[in-house]
Amino acid sequence: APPQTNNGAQNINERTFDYVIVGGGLTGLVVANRLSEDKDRTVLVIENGYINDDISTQVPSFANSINSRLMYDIQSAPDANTGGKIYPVYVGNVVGGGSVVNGMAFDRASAADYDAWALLGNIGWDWNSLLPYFKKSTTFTPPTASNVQEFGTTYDASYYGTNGPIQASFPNFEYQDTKNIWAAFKAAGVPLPKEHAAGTAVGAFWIPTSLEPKTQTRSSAKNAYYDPIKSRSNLVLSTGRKVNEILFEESQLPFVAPKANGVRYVSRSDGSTGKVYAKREVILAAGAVFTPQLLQLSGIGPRDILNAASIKVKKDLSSVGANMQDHPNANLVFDLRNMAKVNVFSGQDPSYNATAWSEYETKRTGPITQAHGSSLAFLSLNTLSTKAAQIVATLTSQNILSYLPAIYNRDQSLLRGILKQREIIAGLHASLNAAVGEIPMAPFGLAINSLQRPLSRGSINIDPKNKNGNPIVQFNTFSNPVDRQILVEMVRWTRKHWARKELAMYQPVEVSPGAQYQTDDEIIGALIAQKGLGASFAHMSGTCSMMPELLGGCVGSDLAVYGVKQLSVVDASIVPLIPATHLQATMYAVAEKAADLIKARNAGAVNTGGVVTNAVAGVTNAVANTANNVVTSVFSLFKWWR
Ligand SMILES: Cc1cc2nc3c(=O)[nH]c(=O)nc-3n(C[C@H](O)[C@H](O)[C@H](O)COP(=O)(O)OP(=O)(O)OC[C@H]3O[C@@H](n4cnc5c(N)ncnc54)[C@H](O)[C@@H]3O)c2cc1C
Repeated sequence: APPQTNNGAQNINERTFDYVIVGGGLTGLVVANRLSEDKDRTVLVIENGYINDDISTQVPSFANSINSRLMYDIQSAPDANTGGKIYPVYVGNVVGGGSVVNGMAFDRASAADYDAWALLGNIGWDWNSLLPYFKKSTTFTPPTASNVQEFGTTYDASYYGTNGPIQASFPNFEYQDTKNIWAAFKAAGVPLPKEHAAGTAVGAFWIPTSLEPKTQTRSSAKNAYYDPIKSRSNLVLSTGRKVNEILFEESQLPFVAPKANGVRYVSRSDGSTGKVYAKREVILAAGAVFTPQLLQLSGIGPRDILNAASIKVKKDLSSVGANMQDHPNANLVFDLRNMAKVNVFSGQDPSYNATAWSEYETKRTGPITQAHGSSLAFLSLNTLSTKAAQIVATLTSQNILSYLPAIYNRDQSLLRGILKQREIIAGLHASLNAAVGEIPMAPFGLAINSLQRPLSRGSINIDPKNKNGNPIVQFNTFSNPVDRQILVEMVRWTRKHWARKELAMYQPVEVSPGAQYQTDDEIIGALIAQKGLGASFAHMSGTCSMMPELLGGCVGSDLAVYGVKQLSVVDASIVPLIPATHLQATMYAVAEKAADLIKARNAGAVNTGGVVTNAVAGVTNAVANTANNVVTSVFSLFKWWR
């Protein structure tokens, strides 16, 4: 009989479902919702965290701080290129995952960023194919007329959905100083797209927040994708349980791939373990940090890493844990005078703080409705630097291998993949249609410069000394000198921005790193010394990349893991080339598309053979791929052999 309740503590041991989803974070809950729309399919989600609906996850202004209570306690390994520093690794540990603890910025990258995924051989993963899923996941509410009139907010609702689960709307408040920041960006001559979500996210633009417009509270995968359907009798969410191994049915015959048929988990409350089985697919949605760990724990990963941890190799796959990307950043600080009466620091005054809370509680207006604000700038390299052509020339001619982790020297597929990525990155860096750096248009003195398309690659691997503990997260930030150079160019652009006459009324003084630091080395050195560099924007991705296996991919465009059967990945691990945007809106679209792919291939009776279905999918893909180049489609067909 189908499960009757969604009580997180219920007994799931030894039960069988059609689908077992590992991780009830952002993508896991989207996929669970869509797969359980079919009453004939049973779905289990196993999530390490618990349900949390407290105020800390609801109120937008709280999204400005790290909600460490609901996050994993995990740090990176030290990074040589950033002064041997250890960085926090931000991952939500709660039902809804990152969508419950994130900063609520809800934006997309430019069309070119997503088209780059298709150029890497991923059929059906270009801007035009993703746009319907961006729409399907959202309901858009325009800013109020008074907001438009006073701040000049622009938008085009036709690029959003009208009845999708996630609410994309605007806070009922903007800081007055925002107008001056906008004036400075406009005067600098940057592009001003009316709607960034049209695939035109280059320049200065307005973005919505993942925000319920009526209540002015967070819209998350938990309250938008799970709560409304949690009573479905074919869906079970099991919380407080950590999956530590994927189970496989191994064939006695040679050359027949192992078939994933369940998972083993351990309960956080009493340490008890259990097993649960999947008839159709095990779907990994544990996020870009824990999905590669789980794959490696289960025997899918780089042979050397598995051997060192005494794990039997089921599939030697170097891409598991490689190609890790994030948005590293420099955080400059300017001391400003004459800010408007109500500003970001006003809450430090207890009396104003009380007024603001009372306004929020009674009218749902005022600064408490605001998370990170609604104005972002994503600038092209040509806008940010006069050295753009020289930087692109350097990156195309450099010996990229000398800046990559050792595994790229040993694995020809990874090497081919990064060379293909470099070719694409060079094109995007040279283009006016893709951004290379983000500068959030903050109406106060924190000036963040975030690199959007690094060439450096990090890694995530199990710790051979404690394989079930936290994985080793190595960001390798700025291992490639081109990344470092672009970041320094951004710092210089930011200095010019704060020196503009439109901002002169604030009499800005650069406090960090300090105007006395001028050369590249001085700027980076001072930022390191002053703890002004960050390795992560909590946008970890790429650790089980979607690419042809011969380009160092981990899953194909059907999101199925190479070399095994009935195992797919739907989370941020699959992002092959990090887009120039905050990640959540993209991950909602990816998960919506993933659910459609999984539904379609499981429309019939349970597939016992596997190979035939895969071959048919391969042919369909190849036909759909006429627009792509031949080499790409040939690569995709190698999935037949998985
Ligand atoms: C602090 C923070 C701020 C952010 N700010 C923004 C922002 O402002 N805008 C934006 O667009 N994006 C933002 N992001 C990024 C965005 O939220 C993530 O990209 C997104 O959540 C990734 O979705 P996911 O499904 O891949 O992983 P997650 O949402 O992280 O979900 C993974 C889930 O798997 C669970 N899990 C992991 N391992 C196991 C296991 N072994 N067994 C069972 N469960 C497991 C985790 O507990 C988690 O719930 C932010 C993220 C964070 C953490």
